[in-house]
Amino acid sequence: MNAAPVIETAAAKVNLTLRVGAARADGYHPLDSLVVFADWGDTVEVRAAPGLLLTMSGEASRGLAGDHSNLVLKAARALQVAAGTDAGAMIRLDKQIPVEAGLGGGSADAAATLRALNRLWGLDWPLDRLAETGLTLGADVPACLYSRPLRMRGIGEWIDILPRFGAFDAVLVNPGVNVPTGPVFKAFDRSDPAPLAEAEPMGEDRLDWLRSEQNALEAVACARHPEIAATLDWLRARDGVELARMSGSGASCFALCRDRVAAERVAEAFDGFARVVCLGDPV
Ligand SMILES: C[C@@](CO)(OP(=O)(O)O)[C@H](O)COP(=O)(O)OP(=O)(O)OC[C@H]1O[C@@H](n2ccc(N)nc2=O)[C@H](O)[C@@H]1O
Ligand SMILES: Nc1ncnc2c1ncn2[C@@H]1O[C@H](COP(=O)(O)OP(=O)(O)O)[C@@H](O)[C@H]1O
Repeated sequence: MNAAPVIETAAAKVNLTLRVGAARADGYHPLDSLVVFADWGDTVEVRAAPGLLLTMSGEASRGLAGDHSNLVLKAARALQVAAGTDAGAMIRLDKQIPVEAGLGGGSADAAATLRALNRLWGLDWPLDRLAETGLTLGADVPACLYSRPLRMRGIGEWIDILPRFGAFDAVLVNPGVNVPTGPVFKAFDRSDPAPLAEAEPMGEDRLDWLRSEQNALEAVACARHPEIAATLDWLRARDGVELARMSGSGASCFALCRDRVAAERVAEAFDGFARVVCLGDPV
């Protein structure tokens, strides 16, 4: 067993597009989403120890329970069970991603914990195998395990990696409302949705293609939380913004920008949480 700490980044997840179909019999919704990750997020650090212990730091950890309801400890416990090991860990979570924000923070933390413990405990499982355990923790966890541009289908378990999806200069903003995922899907159900129609393949001009897509949860989330609609209107009126959209079930929104300078101007002008990021593979 490894005595040195193992550190993994839990990158913020952004749904550049999100198609959602009518609910399946088990209540879950089939999705078709182009998912990318930011060069920014939480950090998970693990060290060998008896038992499982979690400590948290960081702006976004305020109000977040550090007990066994935390996805970090759920992930650690799930991996112990799946691997049939009683190895333990002291886990530190530096939490920067706002909670219930549509940025997959909890899923990213769970995925980073699985990757870190996989190394600390010398399991050496491939990501595909970790993803089976990850899916039991949340629909977004498999995508967060790969943490690179991908197309996500099924309810999140069917992943196609998109090689060489170069990064966009972008801004992530949060309108300051917590939006739990479940009620947004429930509101979506009440809009009498059609079965999932999968996206057409991306053409030569990816920005054109992205503009032709949407986030199917955006309208219901905006109706429930007018702050999101106001934030999107504000972003779309900014100079240098090529595309603005909500991520996941909200409330966070992203703006793809002409360049880094434009992204910085938007972030400086926003009254609230804003981060300049690269979304996609480093170019
Ligand atoms: C909507 C998405 C899009 O990436 O992102 P977030 O807004 O959560 O970041 C995800 O699919 C969310 O993934 P995740 O947050 O892991 O979902 P879970 O914990 O498994 O489920 C939370 C709630 O969402 C509903 N849910 C989730 C995924 C899905 N395909 N259909 C659903 O109906 C579940 O019924 C549950 O009530
Ligand atoms: N480490 C964690 N970070 C964030 N949320 C967590 C964590 N552990 C458990 N949760 C719970 O998971 C739920 C989803 O949170 P989060 O992943 O931040 O939102 P979203 O699904 O909108 O991206 C929240 O109810 C939160 O309390």
